[in-house]
Amino acid sequence: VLLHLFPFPIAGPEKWCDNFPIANGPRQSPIDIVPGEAAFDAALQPLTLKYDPSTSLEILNNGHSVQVTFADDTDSSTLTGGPISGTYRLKQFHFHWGASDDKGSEHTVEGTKYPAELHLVHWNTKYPSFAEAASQGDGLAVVGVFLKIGDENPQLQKLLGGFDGIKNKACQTSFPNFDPAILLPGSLDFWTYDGSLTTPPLLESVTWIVCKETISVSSAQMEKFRSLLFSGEGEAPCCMVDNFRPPQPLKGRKVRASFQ
Ligand SMILES: OSc1ccc(O)cc1O
Ligand SMILES: [Zn+2]
Repeated sequence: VLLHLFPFPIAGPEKWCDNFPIANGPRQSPIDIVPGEAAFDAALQPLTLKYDPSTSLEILNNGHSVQVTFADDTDSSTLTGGPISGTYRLKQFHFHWGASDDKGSEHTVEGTKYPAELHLVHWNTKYPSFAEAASQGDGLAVVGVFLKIGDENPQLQKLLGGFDGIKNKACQTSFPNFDPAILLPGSLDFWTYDGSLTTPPLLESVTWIVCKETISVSSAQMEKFRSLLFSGEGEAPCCMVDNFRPPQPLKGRKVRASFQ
C-alpha cells in the first residue's frame, strides 16, 4: 500500500532484463549512430509518408510518454518506400525527453544527445494487426525525428495545446484532425538499421528509420513536456522526464544511409 502512495518510477532500463531477457538481445534499440560508419545504399528508396489527419483519434498519457493514436483499420495513413517493402500503417506517435535540455533522445549521433525524440510507429499490413506485427522481425517500422533546441516550433504548439487534461497517467482526450506530417523535417534523408522497441517488451521487430535533419523545439516548449506526470491522479506527483533508454550494443549490425 505504501508503494502505491509513494510510487517510485518503475524499475529503470538497467532492470528490464530481469523480466525481459531480450533486453540483452542481438538487435536492441536505441543505438549511437556514427555517420562515418554508415554505408550509403543507393538501393534505398525515398521515404513516402502519406498521413490523413482524419485518422487521428486521441492524445493519451500512458504513464511513460505522451502518445497520439490513429485509426488503423484502413490504409489512410501509411509509410512506404525507404528500406521497407509493402505498406505499413501509422498506429501512433510518441516522444522521449529529458529532465534538462542536454539529454532526452534515445538514439544519439556520435554521442550527441538531443533534448527529445519523436517516434512515429507503423505496422506491416502483411499481418492482421499491430499486435501480431509487433511479434515479427519485419513487423514494425518506426520513423525517429530528433528535436533540437532553437526557435519555438509553431507546429508543435498545436500538439502541446493537447496536453491540458492529460497531466496524469491514464488520462486521454479526443484529438481529432491532427496531421503528423507537420512534425516532419524538410528533408527525409535517413539512417536505417534493424532494432527493437525501446520500452518493454523490447520486441526485436522494428525497422528503424532515423531522420538526419532535426526539427526545432524551444526550451519553453520542452518545459511543457516536463509538466506531464508519470503518476496517476491522487498519487504523489512524479514529473514525466528522462523516459529514454540509453544506446545499446550494435552487436555487428550495419547502419545504412539514404544519402551521401
Ligand atoms: O519507443 S519505441 C516504440 C515503438 C513502438 C511501440 O509500440 C512502442 C515504443 O515505445
Ligand atoms: Zn519510442
